[in-house]
Amino acid sequence: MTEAPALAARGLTCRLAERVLYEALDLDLRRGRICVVAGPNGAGKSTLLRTLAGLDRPQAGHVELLGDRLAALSPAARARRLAYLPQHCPVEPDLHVREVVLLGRLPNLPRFGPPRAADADAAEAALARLGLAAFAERPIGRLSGGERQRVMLARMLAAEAAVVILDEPAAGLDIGHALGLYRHLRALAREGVAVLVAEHDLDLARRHADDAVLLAAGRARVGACPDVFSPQHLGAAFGVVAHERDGRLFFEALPVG
Ligand SMILES: Nc1ncnc2c1ncn2[C@@H]1O[C@H](COP(=O)(O)OP(=O)(O)OP(=O)(O)O)[C@@H](O)[C@H]1O
Repeated sequence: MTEAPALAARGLTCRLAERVLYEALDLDLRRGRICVVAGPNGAGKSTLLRTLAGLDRPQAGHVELLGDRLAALSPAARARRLAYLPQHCPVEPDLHVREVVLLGRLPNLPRFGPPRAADADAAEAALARLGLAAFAERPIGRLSGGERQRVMLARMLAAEAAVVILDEPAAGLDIGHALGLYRHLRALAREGVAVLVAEHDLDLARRHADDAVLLAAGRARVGACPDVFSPQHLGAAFGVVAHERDGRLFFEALPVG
């Protein structure tokens, strides 16, 4: 029997005043798998991720998280099950890296209670896993963009959530750190986490996704990565000519006229 999805979206619809972003979208995020969302600028990737994370209410349809309606969960209960890393995540620049990572434990703390030994241990484990132990006492405002992004990933790991949703986490990372990021996401998936990522780099997306969502012009394609991110579908979605050679994608502008 197939295991129930960790997160299931049914019939999600988002209409703006002048256009539809997606309509009647069904999506299952499964433990152990990485699902990548791609699509042109403004297609609705962040909007979809925010809705799946429970931050925006869907105009139609619903989301279930570990068997419960997302809309019925309190913010703390939701955050214990699902960790969300937005594209831009403001943090008080004077906070030390260790303090920022410990913030990932907030949903797990007793109300108004201080962190317990288990919370400190989870934060230390996340710091070590991301190779950040040497940065632990540094103010986050003094780190490079790539180092800061690793701290935000560590904060997400510290939450120990069953579902993680990341909005363009590789943006601004060099190729080594981008590949490192996906290595961490794959390790999380192997531990049984369901991972959803919005990604602009289509080669990275194709290399690391098990499942895929392609949003474009009000239409959502959902399915296995090789089917959804085919050169034909990507070319149509982005308005370009796409070729695949030796497993790599090449893009050209459409001929004029
Ligand atoms: N609250 C809102 N009210 C009206 N329009 C909105 C609102 N939020 C987002 N939009 C519009 O919805 C569309 C989708 O935005 P979204 O940020 O989801 O796209 P995206 O695919 O993540 O884009 P990008 O790749 O540029 O980050 C955009 O045209 C945006 O202007």
